[in-house]
Amino acid sequence: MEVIKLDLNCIKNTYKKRPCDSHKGTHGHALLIAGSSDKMGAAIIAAKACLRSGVGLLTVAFSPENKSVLFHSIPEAMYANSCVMNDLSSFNAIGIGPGIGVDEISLQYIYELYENKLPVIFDADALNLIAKYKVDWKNFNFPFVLTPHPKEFDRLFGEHDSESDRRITAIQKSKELNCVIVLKGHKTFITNGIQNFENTTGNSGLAKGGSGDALTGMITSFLAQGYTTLEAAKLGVYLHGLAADITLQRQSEESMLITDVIENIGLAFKHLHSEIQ
Ligand SMILES: NC(=O)C1=CN([C@@H]2O[C@H](COP(=O)(O)OP(=O)(O)OC[C@H]3O[C@@H](n4cnc5c(N)ncnc54)[C@H](OP(=O)(O)O)[C@@H]3O)[C@@H](O)[C@H]2O)[C@@H](O)CC1
Ligand SMILES: Nc1ncnc2c1ncn2[C@@H]1O[C@H](COP(=O)(O)OP(=O)(O)O)[C@@H](O)[C@H]1O
Ligand SMILES: [Mg+2]
Repeated sequence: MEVIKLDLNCIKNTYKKRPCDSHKGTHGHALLIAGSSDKMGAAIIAAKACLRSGVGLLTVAFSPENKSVLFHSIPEAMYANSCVMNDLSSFNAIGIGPGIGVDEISLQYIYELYENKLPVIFDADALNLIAKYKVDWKNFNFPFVLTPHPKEFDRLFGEHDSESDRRITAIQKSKELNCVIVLKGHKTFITNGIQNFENTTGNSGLAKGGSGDALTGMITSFLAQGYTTLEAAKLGVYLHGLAADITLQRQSEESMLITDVIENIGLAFKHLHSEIQ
């Protein structure tokens, strides 16, 4: 199995510079379906990371009783309830899963994606819903990215004894399902069934609740900006890890919060810009 190192050189060819005469419409409108009454943190983390990654507009959909929490934390984001699924024409990409829970109300969001043509990233409880209710992959006739951690991966594709076995299954499944799989971990593995990448950034400061939710926001942002599923996965994973590595300049692996990492996404972009000029 050939595995390409996901390093600065690889990312330099993927990243597209932001045109100086752009406007918010140029950079896409993302829809994030995230959060629930006891997991609003997941929605806020994903939304902040999405906005810090360059998207033009962001709408977050979740239960209406939590509306004010979002407005107070992120005034830049807009809010929608579940009716948003009736007309997705104003969006460019969808991220679904962080903190939504695995009940039948959340499952409805997955069903409502079936007719959709936009690119989608499925994470966290969206993956758990697909596994729990045995959702048929044949209903997904749009480009998509799956971002499981090893336990979520096994819930979807069966138990595995090792990381190398999971990588083999990830390659097979991404080919079979025509999607990109991001198998998260210390050295996150990305595959589209043809090319495979292993990330070179990130540290154990990310081994904390919420880190994956931030990655979902970042990949959703890149999809909305017009990057392909593979490009968005590569950019998201690399910059998420790089922002965490930059965070080590002021924090330790122990003290680092995902909020600190999100604040350093800007420095991660700046590092990329300095290498491109
Ligand atoms: N602030 C918020 O609102 C937050 C909201 N969140 C949201 O909550 C939802 C459910 O998330 P969750 O953490 O409760 O369940 P889940 O991710 O399935 O983990 C369950 C068990 O799986 C295992 N496991 C995990 N990673 C592993 C690995 N790399 N390698 C191996 N095993 C691994 C580990 O099991 P253990 O090793 O302890 O046996 C772990 O205890 C989800 O939607 C998420 O987005 C969270 O992001 C937190 C912040
Ligand atoms: N030791 C580590 N080294 C590098 N990256 C890590 C490490 N531990 C976790 N991560 C990264 O942190 C994120 C964790 O995602 P996930 O398990 O979904 O967390 P959560 O659901 O709590 O947000 C992944 O992107 C993973 O690659
Ligand atoms: Mg997660």
